[in-house]
Amino acid sequence: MAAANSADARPSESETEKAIVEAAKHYPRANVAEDFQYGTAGFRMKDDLLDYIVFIVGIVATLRSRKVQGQTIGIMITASHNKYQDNGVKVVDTQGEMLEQSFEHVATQLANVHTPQDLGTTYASVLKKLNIPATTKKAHVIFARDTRPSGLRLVKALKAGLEAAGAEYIDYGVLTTPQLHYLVKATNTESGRNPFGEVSEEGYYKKLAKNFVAAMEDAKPIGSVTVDCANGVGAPKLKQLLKHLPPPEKSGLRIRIVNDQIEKPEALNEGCGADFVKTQQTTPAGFNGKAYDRWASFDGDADRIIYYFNEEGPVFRMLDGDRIATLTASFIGELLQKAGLAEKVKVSVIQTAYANGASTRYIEQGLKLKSEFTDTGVKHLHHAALRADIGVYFEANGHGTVLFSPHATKKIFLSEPQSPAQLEALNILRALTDLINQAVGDALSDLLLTEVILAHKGFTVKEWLATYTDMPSRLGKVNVLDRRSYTTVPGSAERKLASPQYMQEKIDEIVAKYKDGRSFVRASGTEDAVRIYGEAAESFDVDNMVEKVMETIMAYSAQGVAQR
Ligand SMILES: CC(=O)N[C@H]1[C@@H](OP(=O)(O)O)O[C@H](CO)[C@@H](O)[C@@H]1O
Ligand SMILES: [Mg+2]
Repeated sequence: MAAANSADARPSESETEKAIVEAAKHYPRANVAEDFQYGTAGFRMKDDLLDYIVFIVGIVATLRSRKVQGQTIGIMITASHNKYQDNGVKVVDTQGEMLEQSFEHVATQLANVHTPQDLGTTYASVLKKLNIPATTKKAHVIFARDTRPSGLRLVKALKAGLEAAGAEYIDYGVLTTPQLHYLVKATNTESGRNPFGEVSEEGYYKKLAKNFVAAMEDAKPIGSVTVDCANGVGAPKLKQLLKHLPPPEKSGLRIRIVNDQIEKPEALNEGCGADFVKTQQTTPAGFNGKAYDRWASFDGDADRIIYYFNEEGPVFRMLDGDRIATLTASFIGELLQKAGLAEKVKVSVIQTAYANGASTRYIEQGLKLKSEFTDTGVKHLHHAALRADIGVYFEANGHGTVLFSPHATKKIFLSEPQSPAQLEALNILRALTDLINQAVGDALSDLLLTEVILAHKGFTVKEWLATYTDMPSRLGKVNVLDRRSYTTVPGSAERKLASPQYMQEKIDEIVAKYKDGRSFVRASGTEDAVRIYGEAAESFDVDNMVEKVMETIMAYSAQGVAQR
């Protein structure tokens, strides 16, 4: 249930500053030397360090809302696939997208002041720099949290920040991250020409269910799908969604749920969930599938999904974000063809350097579609997808969605069908534009989307896997203290190092020795680590190659650390 506060008219700037200084006294910054940085996942760390951070994020969101004339800004408290002792907080911008970059800097700046007095002066200087007129409308903020036990405590700190900064807010309780994104966009478009959907959790389910039914017309799902919910928020929310879908006897789709123990906080992401399955390349706790049974895993805040199955053996087979992207792009491409729109509306697939090389070749040579690369992190993919007619983007780890441009949407909704076949293709495309959560990658929406496509194509997991053969690949990491000394060449989509000096040459020398070898190194944006990715024609080669690159990094970074 949503609970709103009822703040009166906004006080003066100096009163607000005073209120912030007073409130900050109850939320002292954790006494740690390191700088906090608003990164790709907002702020994320051990939950006991977060009270101050969440408090200031309340202030940042308030400032952002004032900057955009009182439109609603979202705040999500979650640490996604990380351990249950961690937590995090990120800000959702007006159309459900990631926070505007200048405000990321503001968040970082405010997170690193050490006393309430400093916070007061920094707040005042930021206010001036942001050029927010004193007469701006009241700030509006909505927020939610995942199932982590620390979430409730952090909400108190958040409310203190929001109240001190003078925002009006609504607490939506426990939600998936994409549900909060949905609500932000729905709130801000409610009175416009294109409302995104009803402004409620219920409205979210209704929208998905209605469009799932429409997209499933004339299709029959094959078998059932079992969903590992990582013992997180995805479990209760998927159960809610199921109540809105037609029963299995009617739609033919049976969804089984495992790992739904949210009452056991320590079970969250433990031996299960999308991140575990993807990084360990194995089935999750609770797996009881027979050969070729279709399984999917969500992560801890249900914004990622991956599929997988076992062949006889058993041999584990992964159907990750690259697979969902290629499946989706090929389906949309076929529908456009059938609808007579293929010449007018182009599909692009946006990937990161971590996408398997075989998927890229399949997109370009098999599907004859455009592929594009961006830096890691969904905000980069999202921005690139916005430039396409229809932009399909997925990270290999299962986070992604599809964006339909206004041009594509117009063509899909306004085209006059010339035949029953064209009408059918148009109707499916129309349903897809609303079944897909275009605000952000969403495990619930992506689950239904994938099931619709598999049903239409008549694909079992076996046929889906057979569309192309993955290159053997490996992802490793080296924990380092000097990750900032690893920078990449701008425009290389992080596939080439600019520094440390000579490191790229060394990597190139190693890679040249392996057939179809490819390897790149980049600093993680979320951990004190350097990630090493590699692929090669043979799996024994790829292991050997990545080991060698990792040794090079370890030799350099040990030196780097020792020199400090
Ligand atoms: C190789 C990999 O999976 N990297 C992840 C990880 O980023 P790093 O910057 O690599 O730590 O976390 C990001 C946020 O969740 C996600 O967007 C990204 O895909
Ligand atoms: Mg997540």
